[in-house]
Formats: sequence, structure tokens, C-alpha cells
Amino acid sequence: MDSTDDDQPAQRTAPVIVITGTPGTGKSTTAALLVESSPIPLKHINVGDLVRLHGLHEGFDDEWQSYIVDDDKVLDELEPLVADGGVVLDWHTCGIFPERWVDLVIVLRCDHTLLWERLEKRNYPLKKIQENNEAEILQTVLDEARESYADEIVIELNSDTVQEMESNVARIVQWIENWKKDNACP
Ligand SMILES: Nc1ncnc2c1ncn2[C@@H]1O[C@H](COP(=O)(O)OP(=O)(O)O)[C@@H](O)[C@H]1O
Repeated sequence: MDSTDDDQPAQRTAPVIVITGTPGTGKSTTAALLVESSPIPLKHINVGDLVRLHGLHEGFDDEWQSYIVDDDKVLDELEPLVADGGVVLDWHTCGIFPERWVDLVIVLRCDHTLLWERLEKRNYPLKKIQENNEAEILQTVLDEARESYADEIVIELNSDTVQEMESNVARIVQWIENWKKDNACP
């Protein structure tokens, strides 16, 4: 086999960070602030938007008001985008991303009463608010992240207030600084 055929990823010059959590926990807002604050250029990929815009689904489920995602299409679309790193993947689920892609997984958490209010403002149907609220109480996304990745790369962060969000971003920026040193970036 040619050495270029092996499965080892090339050394990246920037990390891949997953920001996950129940819808409404603040992933997109946090990712946007992180991109602004990062010492390394990062591209924010909202995977839900990608699914919608690139048709990476098998149709729309009217009952749940959400797309039926085609995981294989999502992975094919993302593979070249994450190859060089420098990406924030923002999605309400994370387990489909291969471990080799991911350097850090942030799981955002939110008080479920606040979450309910945030989702009401989005005009989600009651059933969808209830489903997401229950998922947050049962820490479904956190469990998925812990089952899918090494414990040391999964960080749970509370994001009830703007102050918490800002301190979360500061913490991730510090992690990026350390990643740069560990990976001998200029
Ligand atoms: N830490 C926070 N404190 C207060 N409001 C927040 C916080 N994070 C997000 N929000 C608000 O909650 C709503 C949902 O945030 P968003 O980033 O769209 O969530 P997600 O991407 O997880 O669905 C938005 O109106 C946003 O401004």
C-alpha cells in the first residue's frame, strides 16, 4: 500500500471543535462568539443549516417539524470541510462524527425552565418543546457525547446567562491556546 493511502490524518494546524447540546442551549450564539474571539481562524458550520441547504435529508417530518437527516450524506459533505481543521461543528447531536475528526466536544447545558422559554420564542410546537425539554432534563446529548468520545475531550458547560456564555468562550479560547502550544503552531 502506498503511504498516502493509509488512514492517518495529516497533522492539522487548527483543531476541530464540536459544540453540541439540546436545541436552544445556545450552540449557535456560542459558536459565533467563539469564532470572533479565537486566536486561530475558525469556520462555524451549523450542521442543521447544511442539512437544509444541501438537501442532506430524506424529507421533512411534519409531526416533529424537523428534517429526517441522512447521516451518510452529512458525513460525506463534512469530510472535506473538516480535513484541515479550523472548524466549529454546531449541531444538536454529535455521535455520528468520527472520533478521528474531533479534538474537543463542548456540551452546552441550560436550565430547563429557561430552555422552555427560549424554545417558545422560536414558536416550536408544544410537542417539540416538551421533547427537547425532556431531553435536556435527561442529559441525552451529554450521555451521547460521553459514549462517543474519550472522557477528557468532552466538556459540559452551563449556558443560562450571557455572562456564563462569555466565560465559556474564554475557557474554550484558553483551550485553543494550549492546543496551539501542544501542536507546535507558530
Ligand atoms: N447563555 C445565554 N444566555 C442568555 N441567552 C442565551 C444564551 N445562549 C443563547 N441564548 C439565547 O437563546 C436562544 C437560542 O440560542 P441559540 O444559540 O440559537 O441555540 P441553539 O443553537 O443551541 O439552538 C437565542 O435567542 C439566544 O440569543
